[in-house]
Amino acid sequence: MNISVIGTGYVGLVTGTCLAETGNDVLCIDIDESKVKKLQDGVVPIYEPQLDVLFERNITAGRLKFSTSLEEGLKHGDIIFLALPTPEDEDGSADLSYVLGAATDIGKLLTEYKVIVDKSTVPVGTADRVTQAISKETTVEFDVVSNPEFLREGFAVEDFLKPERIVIGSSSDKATELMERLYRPFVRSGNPIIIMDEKSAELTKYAANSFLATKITFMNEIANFCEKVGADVDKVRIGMGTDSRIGKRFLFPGIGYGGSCFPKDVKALHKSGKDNNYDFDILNAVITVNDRQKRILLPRIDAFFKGELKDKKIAIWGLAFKPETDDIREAPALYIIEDLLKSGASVTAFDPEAMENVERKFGDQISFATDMYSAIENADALIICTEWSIFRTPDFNKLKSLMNAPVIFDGRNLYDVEDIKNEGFYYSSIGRKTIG
Ligand SMILES: NC(=O)c1ccc[n+]([C@@H]2O[C@H](COP(=O)([O-])OP(=O)(O)OC[C@H]3O[C@@H](n4cnc5c(N)ncnc54)[C@H](O)[C@@H]3O)[C@@H](O)[C@H]2O)c1
Ligand SMILES: O=c1ccn([C@@H]2O[C@H](COP(=O)(O)OP(=O)(O)O[C@H]3O[C@H](CO)[C@@H](O)[C@H](O)[C@H]3O)[C@@H](O)[C@H]2O)c(=O)[nH]1
Repeated sequence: MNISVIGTGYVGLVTGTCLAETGNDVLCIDIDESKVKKLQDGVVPIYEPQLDVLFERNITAGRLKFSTSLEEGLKHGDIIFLALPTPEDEDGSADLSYVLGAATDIGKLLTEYKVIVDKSTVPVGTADRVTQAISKETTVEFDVVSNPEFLREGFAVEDFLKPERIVIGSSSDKATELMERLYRPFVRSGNPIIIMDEKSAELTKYAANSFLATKITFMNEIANFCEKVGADVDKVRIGMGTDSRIGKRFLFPGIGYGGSCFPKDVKALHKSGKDNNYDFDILNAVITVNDRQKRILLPRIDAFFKGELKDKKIAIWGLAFKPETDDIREAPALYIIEDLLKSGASVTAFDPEAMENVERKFGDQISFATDMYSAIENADALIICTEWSIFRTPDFNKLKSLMNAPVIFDGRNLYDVEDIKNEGFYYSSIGRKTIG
């Protein structure tokens, strides 16, 4: 099939590449000329495991191409995916200007039947608004389908190629049949393609993300309470998670959820509720607790240094909002760095993939190390913000000899509390007893 993808970011590039992998002829469109130039030169502009291999294979096979021209995109694709940003607006709602703007432009360029697929995360009712925006500009026949994306960054290719489910929201048999044909290779394992109406599909995406964010937030509250009463959240987590109704996944406490999706999507669903005279009290609590959790380490660090953080040298391991990505959108590390700088501390950071993006934000206000050990040289404390695998089994003797003092604040609970006690560190983590 001929496919066009409008918007070539994390979702669009993965969607385009994976659809090319199953033999489709894919044209990806982006408004960002420098990004398109890079892609045309064979450079993947983001870090996402496995993506480079598939990207190269499909470019070489001539199935994956890039352009800045929406007109070309509309001519090429039988199915046109919209993988455009839906960032948080000032009032917490999803900013639909990219999606509706593209819909208007598509309406102006439409010359024959196309299926327009909304892959961006959008509030209930957006498929109707996209339909209206296109219809205003043309009388040519078209269908709008809601097809929310559930991939996780860091596992995006794996998730796209082997999805647990595919949700298609459509009231058109013709469009549904085309979409099922396109996705059939991805569900050979028996996972379902779930067909529903557009509104239910749109809400499924927000409900899934908000539920997962709530699950994490609940565990963060349990962790905070564990510290008050002397319980150990790791034990509670395992005790709870073995109940299959609860499940083991997404129970890991930490310094709050971040990323390009959960923070904005929880707020957007909350705002959608308000707009429809429904108060999502539970989401209100999730937002408040998560904001607090992102900043939970600083008062502890401040107390440890007796309010004298000025000129203390603080090392940070991990900047990305989670491992296996270079994405720093809403990364908890950013909030911690801001607070440390306000307190007058000096910060040296290391992350395997995200340092360039953080440098763009903080410039020379912080230093960047070339590896995890040079980051901690002469540090008065180490803060762990992202659970990259390389941080899991460090050489503790090297840490002790390089640091000014053996002090770790661990926002991701990477180490066993008893092990680290034997190593002689001061160690503060989330929901477990503090050592030292
Ligand atoms: N990142 C994820 O893990 C993920 C997962 C599932 C769903 N989503 C949703 O998918 C959507 C896209 O997210 P993303 O992370 O890929 O965003 P992104 O910011 O990485 O990429 C968006 C791309 O769209 C381009 N763009 C903007 N306006 C354009 C226009 N008019 N024409 C062509 N291109 C244009 C930008 O230049 C950018 O390259 C959002 O709604 C997001 O909530 C994201
Ligand atoms: O037990 C856990 C699991 C996750 N997190 C945090 O939650 C955030 C989000 O993690 P994750 O869901 O793995 O990453 P995303 O790539 O943001 O993926 C989410 O957001 C995407 C965009 O909508 C969806 O497509 C995915 O299904 C959904 O998992 C990160 O800050 C994690 O550190 C925790 O704190 N504890």
